[in-house]
Order: sequence, then structure tokens, then C-alpha cells
Amino acid sequence: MGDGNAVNNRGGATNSSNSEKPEWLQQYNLIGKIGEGTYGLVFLAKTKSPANRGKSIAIKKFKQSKDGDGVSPTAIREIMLLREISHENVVKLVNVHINHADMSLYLAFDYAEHDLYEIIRHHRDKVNNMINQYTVKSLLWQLLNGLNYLHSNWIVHRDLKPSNILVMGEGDEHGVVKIADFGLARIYQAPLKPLSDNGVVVTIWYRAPELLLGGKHYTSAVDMWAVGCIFAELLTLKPLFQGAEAKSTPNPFQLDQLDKIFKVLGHPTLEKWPTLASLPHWAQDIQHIQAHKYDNAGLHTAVPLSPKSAPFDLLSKMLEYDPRKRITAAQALEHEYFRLEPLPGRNALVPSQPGEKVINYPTRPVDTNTDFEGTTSLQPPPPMQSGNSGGMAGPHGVNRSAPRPMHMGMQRMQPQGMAAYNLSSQAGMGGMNPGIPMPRGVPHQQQNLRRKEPSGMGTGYPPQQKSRR
Ligand SMILES: Nc1ncnc2c1ncn2[C@@H]1O[C@H](COP(=O)(O)OP(=O)(O)OP(=O)(O)O)[C@@H](O)[C@H]1O
Repeated sequence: MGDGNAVNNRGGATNSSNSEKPEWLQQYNLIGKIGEGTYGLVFLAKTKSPANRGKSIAIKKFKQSKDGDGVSPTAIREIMLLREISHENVVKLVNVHINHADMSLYLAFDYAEHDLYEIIRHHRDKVNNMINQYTVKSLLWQLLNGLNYLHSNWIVHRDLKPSNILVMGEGDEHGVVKIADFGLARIYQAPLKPLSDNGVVVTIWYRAPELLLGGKHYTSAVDMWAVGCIFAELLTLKPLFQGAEAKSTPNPFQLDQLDKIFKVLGHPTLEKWPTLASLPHWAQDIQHIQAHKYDNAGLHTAVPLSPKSAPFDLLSKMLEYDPRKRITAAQALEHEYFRLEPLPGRNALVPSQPGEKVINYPTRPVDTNTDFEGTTSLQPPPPMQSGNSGGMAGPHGVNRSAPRPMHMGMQRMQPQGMAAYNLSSQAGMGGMNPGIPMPRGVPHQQQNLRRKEPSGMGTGYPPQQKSRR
């Protein structure tokens, strides 16, 4: 664990001088906090080692469980297995660190500048236009490609949602999708049981009906349901099934979420889904679930697709009620949709047509005043070491014109800096090969690049408070 697989046994991480930092942390420059999820905080750091100097890393710090029982040996075993996972469309776990002083766990991942939550939000709230067909198809293809790899390795994600689907920023991997947070749900018994209430809302919008009806088995089909919801959201920029979450008990029956699903897809029937009868809430909640009559509005009312089109066919197969009949990731990759123009490509973020405008997605806001303990200080961030900043004056390019509604220290990385950071990190990914679609079923190293990189990226938008991701 950590560099050289040594388990570090020193004190807690701080944002102060090097001598007080645990040894593993000294290999990074901590830049600031970039997010907060159910299980802890996510930080942006840069590596200091000469081989990878300035490479961006996302460090996820896991909270202690409420009983303070630290990281169990089972969790450690699971995490070590995740280090073996390697695929272009799955975010790389580069290091695992345990602070034995407080038994806190830190996972270091390759950093991705964007995620689908932000990309969708940008189209919906900022540029006010749809995501182009090529981008939707490329994002979906890569998501399925990564998921197919995870499922082939018996890893069910369990918590797929737009914020867990990352997209690389500028560099050799620009526009490449990376699935994040895989395998962690099992370790932490999520998504049904967050460790503690930190105000982050656990979304139920992507949860499969068999789980909502009380099913206990997480099969790969639950991920495919989530992919269907995400596919629809990419097409409409709105969550497909936006149920209000019940919070009365630790794991309450989410009736409203089911109601939202049934309103679009109609009532599930035993004829179409024979094992429905064995699901606890179907049997117990006859009054709410079985007695309510739903008119089958139809999926076509919720998405702008012709019911006879290939994307509609694929989407309906992902949103099949019976998990045993739901399309698998491997089958979805073979679907006709991906054989029709525009063909999916490796860089999902390039324009779909020659001459079409490049969309400059905002870079992640960075809260430079929060240290690894999650403590907010008002100290200015430490200066970046020379060579890391790509010519920027500050540590990560302060967007001075942007208001900061979220945290005093929230700042955005400037794109010209990111280009420099990415240079050293993406060796061996091959050169650009515009115009060649991604072949199906070949290892990622052999996949060709499809289009040219856009010529530049602009500045971002001010960060906004997010309660639901
Ligand atoms: N490798 C990474 N590179 C860049 N950003 C990341 C990385 N991993 C996670 N993030 C971002 O950090 C933020 C918090 O992520 P995290 O996974 O902790 O929570 P979440 O996905 O928002 O919610 P939950 O923990 O409930 O699944 C999100 O914006 C996410 O996109």
C-alpha cells in the first residue's frame, strides 16, 4: 500500500509543513478539495516524483465509520483487488494509503477534469443546447465498454450515476470516459447505507426497480438500469426518473421513485416479470404498489426519440423491468445504434460536424482552503513548485472574475495549466487518428483515436452549490 506497498504508520495528514505530514503524503502537493461524496472528501493533488512531476491525482479520503472501527481486513482485501483493475474506461486506482493513527483510508486515483453531472449541467443551465449525437454515443459506448470490463471481472458498480462517470480533460486522453467509484459500494455497503450523514444526498434516481422493490441482490443488471437512466439524461438533460427520496428510516421504501418509473414505463406485470412476486415490497405493499393503476405513458413521451429508432430500442432494452431480460453491457456494445452514423469515437468531446463549435466545459472548482482533515483554513494556498504550473502565476490559475458562491477558496483550474500537467501522464496511448471509429471488442490499447483535439479550452463558470450528485 502506498508507494512500494508499504503501509504507513505515522500521524494524520495536515496541510502544514512537510515534517508533520505522513510519509506517503509527502509525495504529493495538495492543491485543495474538489468534492464531497457519501463516504468522504475528494482532493486534487499533484505528484512530486520526478518521473511524474505535476501529474494530477484525485485523492479520496474515506471517513471513519460511526463506530470508529477503521478499515476492516475485508475492505483492505477488496481494495487491493481494485488495484489490479486496468482498463481505459475505468479510472485507475494508483495508490492506497492508510493512516494508522486514525485508521483513515486514502485512495489515490488518476484525475479526470470533467464528469457527466457537470457536462449535463453545463448544457442545461449554461449553454442551453443539447449534447450532440456523436458525443452522446461516444460517452455511452465508452461507459458500456468500461462496464463490460468490470462485469467481466465480476465487479458490479452498484452506484452508477452521472457524477461517477468521469471524462478526461485536455491531453492525450481528452474526452475519454472513466468509470469511478466502482467496487467501493460493496466495501462500504452502499448505496443503501451511507456511513454518516454529511448532508450529501444519496441519489435514488438511478436505482433499479428490483432494488426499489426490496431485492437484495446486486447483479450487473442494476448497473444497466442506471446506464439506461444516464443515456436518457444525456438525451434530455433531465433525470429520467426524479423521485423524491423517503428518509424516514435508514433504508426506507422509495415509493415515489417507483411511482415515477411506473408513470413512464407502466405497471410491471407478473407476466413480463415473473419473479416480481417474490420481491418483498411487491408482496407487502399491495395497496400502494399493486392497487394503483398507471396509464402506460410510454418511454417515447420521456425522450426525444422515435420508437422505431435504434437508440430508442437500445434504451428500452436497458430499461427492461425484468433484470434477467435486461440487456447486458456486452450485448449493448453490439447494438445496431453503435453501427450507425455518427460512429462513436475515443474523444467524446470533439464537435460532431466539421465547423461545429467546440464546447469548453468548465474545469473543476478547487477549494484551496480545505486540508485533508476537511478543516477550512483561511491561509493562502502554498506556492506551486516550479515546473508544475504550466506557466501560471498561482498554484492552479485563479479565475478571478468568477464569483465564489460555494467556498471562499473555490477556484477553477485554468486550461493552459492542465495541458502541461497531462503531458507526462498519458504515455503509450497512441497518436491521433482522426476519422477512424472505435472497433468493438478490442483491447483499449488498440483502439484508434477518432478526431482531432479541439484547438483550445475557455474558462469555466462559477461553481454552484450541489446537494445532489
Ligand atoms: N478521479 C477523479 N478525478 C476527478 N474528480 C473526481 C474523481 N473521483 C471523484 N471525483 C469527483 O469528486 C466529487 C465527489 O466524488 P465522490 O465519488 O466522493 O462523490 P459522489 O460521486 O458525488 O457521491 P457518492 O459518494 O454519493 O457516490 C465528484 O464531483 C466526482 O466527480
